[in-house]
Amino acid sequence: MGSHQKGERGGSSNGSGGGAMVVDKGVDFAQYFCTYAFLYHQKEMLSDRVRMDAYFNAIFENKHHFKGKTVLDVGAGSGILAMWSAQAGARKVYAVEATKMSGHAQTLVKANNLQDVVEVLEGSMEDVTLPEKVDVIISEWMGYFLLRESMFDSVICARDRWLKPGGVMYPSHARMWMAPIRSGLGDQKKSDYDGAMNDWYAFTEDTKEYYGVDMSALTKSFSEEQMKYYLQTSLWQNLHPHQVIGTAAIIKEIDCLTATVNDILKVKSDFLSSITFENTRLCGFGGWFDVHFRGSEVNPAQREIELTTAPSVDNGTHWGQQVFLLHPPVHVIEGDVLSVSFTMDRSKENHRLMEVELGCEIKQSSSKQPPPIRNKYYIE
Ligand SMILES: C[S@@+](CC[C@H](N)C(=O)[O-])C[C@H]1O[C@@H](n2cnc3c(N)ncnc32)[C@H](O)[C@@H]1O
Repeated sequence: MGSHQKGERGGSSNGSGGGAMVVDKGVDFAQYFCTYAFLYHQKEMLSDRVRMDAYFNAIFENKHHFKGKTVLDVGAGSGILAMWSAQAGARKVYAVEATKMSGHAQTLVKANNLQDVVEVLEGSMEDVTLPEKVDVIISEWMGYFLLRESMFDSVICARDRWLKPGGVMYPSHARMWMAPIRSGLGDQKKSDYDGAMNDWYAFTEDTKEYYGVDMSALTKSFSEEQMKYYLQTSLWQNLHPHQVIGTAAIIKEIDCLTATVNDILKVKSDFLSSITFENTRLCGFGGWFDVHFRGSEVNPAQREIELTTAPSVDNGTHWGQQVFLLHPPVHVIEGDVLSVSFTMDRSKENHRLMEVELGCEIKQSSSKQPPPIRNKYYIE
């Protein structure tokens, strides 16, 4: 996990919807929640201007959703969203946070004189009991490529238990996007992998010569391990828009008011993308997401706000984009059409991590068709 990776929201058992797996709470806490208990980690999120501006504007430009209302902040962290909700006029805000960060949130609530409105509750959302139902559920639940961390499960659980009929979700909608990209990163990763294998060959020879044991029976396993690490693990990147070489496609849409856990367990999309660059290398695919604050049909926003993590020069986010590299890259020209099949499932070992299968057929304007691509990736 790189320095940009968010915490691992490991798992309590997620009861809503079919297919949910039973997760050891202790393991989940150790693997996932632990990082959120650190201020440096909350600070990283609080310093993301795109994220902060979107939530701030969504709340303060739609005060009608908050004035005199009850609000639930799922995964309150430092309590920032709960405090803004109170400042926007909420009558009562429940700020639920699983980690000891709740203590810091409590300190901030008092320091900002909001203790009569904001009640901080330490505990897992799935286990907390509120004294009343709420008008608004607000949460920043999005992980890398939207669904990593699987935290939306907890928001769904909260919504089904605690949102009044006609209540509003903040954010209200989410989408996942994918596009073909060019990047020098693939060459670097391939050379890292080759270096690791050369080192292994030297190691097996030395071990045989000096210690009399032949380790080369493990070469295949070592190669698979290194391949997963260098070539099959998706990478965090803040892509420049010029690195996107074809049309982007929406691969998943979520209505936060109605989605079930079943709806988000798997992402499956077949899409076409046209190359828009004259003459370039297809080095892989970039994935990102956006969320919208639109209120609901019966209770719409006065001003809709968008939070996008698309490649951008000035508005990068701590989520960046997830990059799935192709080895080797393929030469493509403007007008070539990529027929892509994308599947993302939760890892069986850790439901907060994802596994991806990506197939791509390239229909080139020239007569020679490159062989179809089928790769497996891990979002760790
Ligand atoms: C991405 S952070 C957002 C923090 C804060 N709301 C903000 O916007 O700055 C998510 C927080 O949710 C907490 N969290 C995740 N799942 C939770 C659950 N099931 N119950 C309570 N807290 C949870 C994490 O510990 C973390 O502090």
